[in-house]
Amino acid sequence: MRGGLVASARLLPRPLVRWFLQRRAQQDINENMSGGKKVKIIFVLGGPGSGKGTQCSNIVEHFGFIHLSAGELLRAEINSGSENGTMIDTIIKEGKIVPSEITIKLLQEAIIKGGNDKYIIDGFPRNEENRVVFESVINISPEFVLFFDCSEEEMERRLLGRNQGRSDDNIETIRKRLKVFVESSLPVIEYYESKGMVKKIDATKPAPEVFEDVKAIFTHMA
Ligand SMILES: Nc1ncnc2c1ncn2[C@@H]1O[C@H](COP(=O)(O)OP(=O)(O)O)[C@@H](O)[C@H]1O
Ligand SMILES: Nc1ccn([C@@H]2O[C@H](COP(=O)(O)OP(=O)(O)O)[C@@H](O)[C@H]2O)c(=O)n1
Ligand SMILES: [Mg+2]
Repeated sequence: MRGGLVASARLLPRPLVRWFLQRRAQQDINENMSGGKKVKIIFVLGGPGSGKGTQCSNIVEHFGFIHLSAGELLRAEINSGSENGTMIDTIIKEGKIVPSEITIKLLQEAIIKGGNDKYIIDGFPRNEENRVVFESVINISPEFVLFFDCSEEEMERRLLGRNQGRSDDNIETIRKRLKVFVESSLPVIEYYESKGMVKKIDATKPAPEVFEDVKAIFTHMA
């Protein structure tokens, strides 16, 4: 059914397709919300190994958000044996960024399934395309952007010691990911900074100290 819609959408003008997708995404998200509350989103950004996943677990535990990691959703998609799996796997091993429509569809489905009104979205948007397509399809502005600022040496050291069996935690891919972060992800953070939406945290400190700073931000928000 959805495949048929996508096929016929190719014949329509792009702005019309965008408008249609946006309306459907919003309807889907709103219809699945408990109590009809407006969905709040916080983007959690930072280089690979800066501690996004670690701090998101703390935020879930203390502040009742649902944590969506774009990278984890993509890895689950590979493991589900989906038709895009091989392509996603290759891109991740190269440290590159997966086309936005794939990642955004996974995020949209997870938001709908989550049925909550508060989400922390970790590792997204990772480039301008991610940001622009999310804005146009999902059309929810983040409350703010949490940015974990960490030195490259420290990120590299942490990733080499992560030991989660990830295909991209090897020195060759790590170097590529760090380069992609500087070239493609930092400009997104700068964009949000220019709008006064970034809350920057010194992420080189030990994890409990980083969480103290995170806590201060979320406590003020509540
Ligand atoms: N503040 C910290 N100091 C030292 N090690 C950390 C810190 N935060 C996370 N780690 C460790 O570094 C690795 C990467 O952390 P993770 O949360 O997965 O980062 P990211 O999601 O940003 O890649 C993990 O092994 C984690 O246990
Ligand atoms: N928005 C995103 C997020 C992740 N990814 C891919 O998934 C990989 C792992 O992302 P991740 O967020 O789990 O990695 P960490 O920063 O947590 O180490 C990235 O290097 C990209 O290849 C993507 O393509 N687009
Ligand atoms: Mg992570």
